Formats: sequence, C-alpha cells, structure tokens
Amino acid sequence: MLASRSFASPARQCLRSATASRWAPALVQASRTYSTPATHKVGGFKGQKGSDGKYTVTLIEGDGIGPEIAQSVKDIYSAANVPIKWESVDVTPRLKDGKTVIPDEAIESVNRNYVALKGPLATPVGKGHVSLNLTLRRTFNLFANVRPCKSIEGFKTPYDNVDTVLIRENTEGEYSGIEHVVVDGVVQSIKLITREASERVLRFAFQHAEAIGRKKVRAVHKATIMKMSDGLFLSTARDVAKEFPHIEFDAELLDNTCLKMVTDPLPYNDKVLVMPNLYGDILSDMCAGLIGGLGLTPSGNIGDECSIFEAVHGSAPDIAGKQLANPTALLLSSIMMLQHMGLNAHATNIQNAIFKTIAEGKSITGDLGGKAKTFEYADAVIKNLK
Ligand SMILES: NC(=O)C1=CN([C@@H]2O[C@H](COP(=O)(O)OP(=O)(O)OC[C@H]3O[C@@H](n4cnc5c(N)ncnc54)[C@H](O)[C@@H]3O)[C@@H](O)[C@H]2O)C=CC1
Ligand SMILES: O=C(O)CCC(=O)C(=O)O
Ligand SMILES: [Mg+2]
Repeated sequence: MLASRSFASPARQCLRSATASRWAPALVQASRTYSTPATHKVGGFKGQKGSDGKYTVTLIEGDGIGPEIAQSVKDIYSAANVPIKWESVDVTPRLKDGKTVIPDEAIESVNRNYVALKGPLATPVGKGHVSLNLTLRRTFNLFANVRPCKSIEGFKTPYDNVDTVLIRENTEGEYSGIEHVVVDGVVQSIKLITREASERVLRFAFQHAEAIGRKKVRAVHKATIMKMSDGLFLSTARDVAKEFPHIEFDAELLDNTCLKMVTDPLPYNDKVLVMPNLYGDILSDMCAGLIGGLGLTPSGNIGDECSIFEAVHGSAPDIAGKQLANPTALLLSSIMMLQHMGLNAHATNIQNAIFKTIAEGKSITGDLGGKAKTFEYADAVIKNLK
C-alpha cells in the first residue's frame, strides 16, 4: 500500500520545478545582535504594501501552544506599530476528490502575500494525515530551512557564545514520505535524494555563508553507509563548492558532528552546516539544547517565491493551553521574517526588547527558569520596546 503523497500540491505561483529554481544570493544583514540570517531576498520579496501602508502576512497559528504564542506576536507587533496586517488561515486538512489537501484558501493566501508566519502543527504518530509542516514546505517549494542557534546574552547555559547556522534540505531525503508495505511485517521507506534538490540547497548554503560573512561550509552526511543517497548529496556538494573557491568546503559524518557539537560547539561558529532533511531536523533540536532549549530557536523555510517562518519546536502538547509556553522562538522567527521583508528597524526594535527582557530575568517563562506566563513575558517585551 502506498501511503505517500496523499496531499495534492495545488500551489500555483509559488510551486516551481527544481529546474526553475532561481534563487538569487543576497544581500545583507540588518544590524542585529542575533544571527537571523534568512535575510536573503529569495527571488526578491514580492509583497507590496496595501493602500493603508501595511503588508499583509499570512498567519497560521497552529496547534497546541500555537495560538498562545501567536497572540504574543500579535500583541507585540501591534504595540511596536509594525506595518503588518495578519491574514489568519486554517490549514486543517480537508478531503478533496478523495485526497486530503490543505484548504485552497490557505494556499491562495500564501501565494498572494508571498510570506507567512506559522505556529507548530501537530502530526499524528504512525497513522493519520501526513505532516502538514512537510506538506507546506513541499507545496511552496521551500527548499532551504535556515536554522540559526545563537546564545542569548544574559541567559547562562553550559556554553557561552554558541552561534551555529544549519541549513536543512527541506523537500526530500528521508522525509519524502514514500513508504509502503512490501509484505506483511516488512515495510520500506524511501530516502529520495536528487541532484537537483541537493544542488539548490547546497548553492543556497554557500550563498548564505557569503551573505553572513562565513568562510566555511561543511556538509554533514553518512555517505559511509548510505553510499548512493548521501553519496550523491556529498558529490554534489563537492561540485557546487567549485563555484565558490573563496569558501572553504569540507564534510563530516553526522555522528561525529553530534559528538563534537555537544563537547565543544564553538568551532562551528565560523561555518555554515548543510545537510539532508532528517539530519537537519535532529541536529537543529540538538543545537537548541545548547542555547537554552526549543523556546528560543527560530527558523525560516525559504523558497524562490514564498517563505514561511516558524519556530523549530512543535506544538508542545504537555504545556498547551496553560500560558506556559515561551513565545521567543516564534518571535525570533518573525524577526527573520521582518528582515526578509526589509523591515529592519522594526526587527531590531523588537529583537532588542526580547533580549532585554530575557537579560533582566524578571519576566521569563518556566523553560528559562522563570515564573512568567506567556502573556506576562509578552507584556514585559512590550514595555521594553523603544
Ligand atoms: N514545525 C512544526 O510545526 C513541528 C511540529 N512538531 C509536532 O509537534 C508535536 C509535539 O512534538 P514533541 O515531540 O512533543 O516536540 P515539541 O517541540 O512540541 O516539544 C518538545 C519539548 O519542548 C518543550 N517546548 C517546545 N516548545 C516550547 C516553547 N515554545 N516553550 C517552552 N517549552 C517548549 C515542550 O513542552 C516539550 O517538553 C508532534 O505532533 C510533532 O509532530 C514537532 C516539531 C516541529
Ligand atoms: O512535521 C512534523 O511533525 C515535525 C517536523 C519537525 O520536526 C521539524 O520541522 O523540525
Ligand atoms: Mg523537528
């Protein structure tokens, strides 16, 4: 039984074939204290201000803690007078022509606005609908997942000055979702690696290194074991590296990377790491652990046309509905989004208020050792806005 690809991909504008990929390098970092490097203009941010002087941004509040942390973002943005209008959409999957699909309205909204902020979406374990997170990435061809992890000043962790940047291939690999039963008791899951998808994410990683001023790119792989799939990713990396002679390229086995990162993450501060999908998923949670946890780590899913910004964490069902969640990760993801949209002054204002609030330590959430409720933390951030 083929359990894969149960989602149609009705995206129009944003759905591009790999060959049509035309990511342009870019550009620039706003002044910032946190490395939120998805400021690339991927094909250029195409959103336009409306007649009211505001951009419309699609908002997917998500499941579990999603609505609580999204409310914090909305409150802070409103207090900071960010010229953004939120367009909330529901991505609860629907049945269409016998297939489970994301509602057209949600897809049209992202297509129209070119940018979305997304809360976490829960995926049932072992059965039920496929991951909507992965589906959104595939639907809009968001081929690079940028996951930076930087120590937050004033919040002590075992390592100071962590500053890792991880780029995860976002559309295929172990998460291609192609699984089937061979015979009863035997299932097969396909790790799909293509040169095209590898090439575009690898090129993105090198261009990203240029954009944030890093001179080293490292591919993380297991081509010792998965000789063909990771082998293709690695040989493609070596080919792409030739286009960037001023950037040093090397490669490292995933297990070794894990060991070294938890032993001493600082040697990774001058590199951009790039890797297939699953490794990026796991390593990014591990990096989050180095700086204080999932409540702090942002990400951006970057495509040629549209981009969707979201936290690294999931729906946190264990704390949902209790105002215990830390909204910082979603807030920092929204900062990446503002930089992507060129709203740098607003990004800096909110970011500074976040870091000031955490450094003060009076109104921080439980994951950081504090007692503040989600909304109390958001209120403290608002007080620290300029
Ligand atoms: N991109 C996305 O939307 C993602 C969705 N998920 C989904 O989320 C669901 C739950 O997955 P879990 O394995 O429990 O991972 P999780 O990331 O939701 O939670 C792991 C741990 O981190 C804590 N945590 C996460 N975010 C936090 C925050 N903002 N503030 C304070 N603590 C936070 C949780 O309380 C929990 O103890 C699953 O259905 C999974 O599929 C998981 C990861 C990413
Ligand atoms: O889609 C999911 O359920 C999990 C995705 C995930 O863990 C991630 O994107 O980091
Ligand atoms: Mg994950």
